[in-house]
Amino acid sequence: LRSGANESWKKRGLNIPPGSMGWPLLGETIAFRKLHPCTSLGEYMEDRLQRYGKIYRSNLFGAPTVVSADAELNRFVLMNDGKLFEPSWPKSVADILGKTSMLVLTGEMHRYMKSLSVNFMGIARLRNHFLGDSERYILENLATWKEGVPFPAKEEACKITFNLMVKNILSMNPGEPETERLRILYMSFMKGVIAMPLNFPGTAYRKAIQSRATILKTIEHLMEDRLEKKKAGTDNIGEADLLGFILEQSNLDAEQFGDLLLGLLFGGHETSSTAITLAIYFLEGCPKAVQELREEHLNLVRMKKQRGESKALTWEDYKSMDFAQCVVSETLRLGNIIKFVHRKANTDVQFKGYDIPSGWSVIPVFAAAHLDPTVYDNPQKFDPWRWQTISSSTARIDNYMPFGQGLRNCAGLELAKMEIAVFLHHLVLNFDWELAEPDHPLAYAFPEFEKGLPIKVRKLSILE
Ligand code: HEM
Repeated sequence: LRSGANESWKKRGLNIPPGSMGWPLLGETIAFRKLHPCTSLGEYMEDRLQRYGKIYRSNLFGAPTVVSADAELNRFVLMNDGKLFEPSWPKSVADILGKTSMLVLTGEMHRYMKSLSVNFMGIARLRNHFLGDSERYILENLATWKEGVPFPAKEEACKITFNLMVKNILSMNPGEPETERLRILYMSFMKGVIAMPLNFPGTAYRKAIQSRATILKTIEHLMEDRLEKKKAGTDNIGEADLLGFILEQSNLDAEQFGDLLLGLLFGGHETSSTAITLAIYFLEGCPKAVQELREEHLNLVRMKKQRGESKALTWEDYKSMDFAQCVVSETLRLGNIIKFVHRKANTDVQFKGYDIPSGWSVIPVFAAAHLDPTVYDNPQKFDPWRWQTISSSTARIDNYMPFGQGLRNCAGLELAKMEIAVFLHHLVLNFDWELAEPDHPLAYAFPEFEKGLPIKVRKLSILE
């Protein structure tokens, strides 16, 4: 506990937001982490908001903390990243992601890693690589769905997004033993990111630390292998994957590249597969939206045929999917994939009459604005149509932050939106679906379905 920071504010007469610091050491961390549907803020936060207002103090993850459910403060924090604030992830998360992971890096090195990732996922590469690859992996996956046999949708979504990322990062192909080995290691790594940070033999956290080391070794080998091929003039991949791109464009060492790769796999695989699963779940409860999506996408296919184009989706096709984009926006609003982020004040900060002392943690809770009834009518309702009218209003600009904002905003947001839209296109054209058993998304580190969202599908033949 940063207890110096905790107590000295009283002596300094600062106006700290109201709240309670909970138990010594533990503070209110257990209450804060208590499971609740990801489409709500949960009992703990609703109670605090009612008692103290949108900005309150607490003691979370071992540090005195200002929790913000106030969209203006959230925006202020993110827009002052690198100036008044810096990332402050719990040590256990930082240890597992690596010290050169983008989530924990600051300053010049962060900017450098960010620009590499953003360039790697720029529009040109989305058009020329990611779009075609996503469509291929989505179609290959949908072809394995068996009519009437329940299966967990999350697992299938994960396969799609994992395959897409390892292909584009390391030119590894789905189904090959090396890829499968990496996938299993990665899954163990992922469990540790979410688990309690207990570093004893046999714990998920310890296993994740071990998987991280093995993954880094694998990457080191792949790097050496590629360097040798380049020297011998036998490398025919070039800059088509991230590995080639990094070797050409930067001088990252194996550990830095490893952390970057893990960050992109982590950022780019778990989040977008969760988004796809949430879309399947929300749409299942909203047949009218499925019908409208189906009309939009059937129309798109017919128009392509009329124009004599091939079946493969183009960037222009993707950009014309207006209603699918409303579904994506609404899924991200209501699903709250990243409910909050961790920051720390670098210096004493004043906001709306409150003081945030230097060294205190700040937790901007994005979900609070997404579920605020003064911003979104009937916020608990999945209503993609709301995005047809509010796209340019303040709701979008000030209160909608599924991808964060500012210096540290999501490097893969365009890729994520595209993947989900392309998935929706093929889903509604090929299947009707229903839940095989009741299941709901709960707010763990990410939203998780207890049963992985078991669904049953019926194959459609509207394309024939
Ligand atoms: C629906 C899917 C996604 C959501 C909701 C999401 C959300 C976010 C959020 C909220 C942040 C900001 C974290 C912070 O402020 O500390 C972030 C950062 C990041 N995301 Fe995503 N993300 C998604 C998909 C992706 C994909 C597909 C990739 C890459 C392939 C990716 C890569 C990253 C990276 C590298 C960062 C760190 C950026 C930085 O530190 O400057 N994300 N993401």
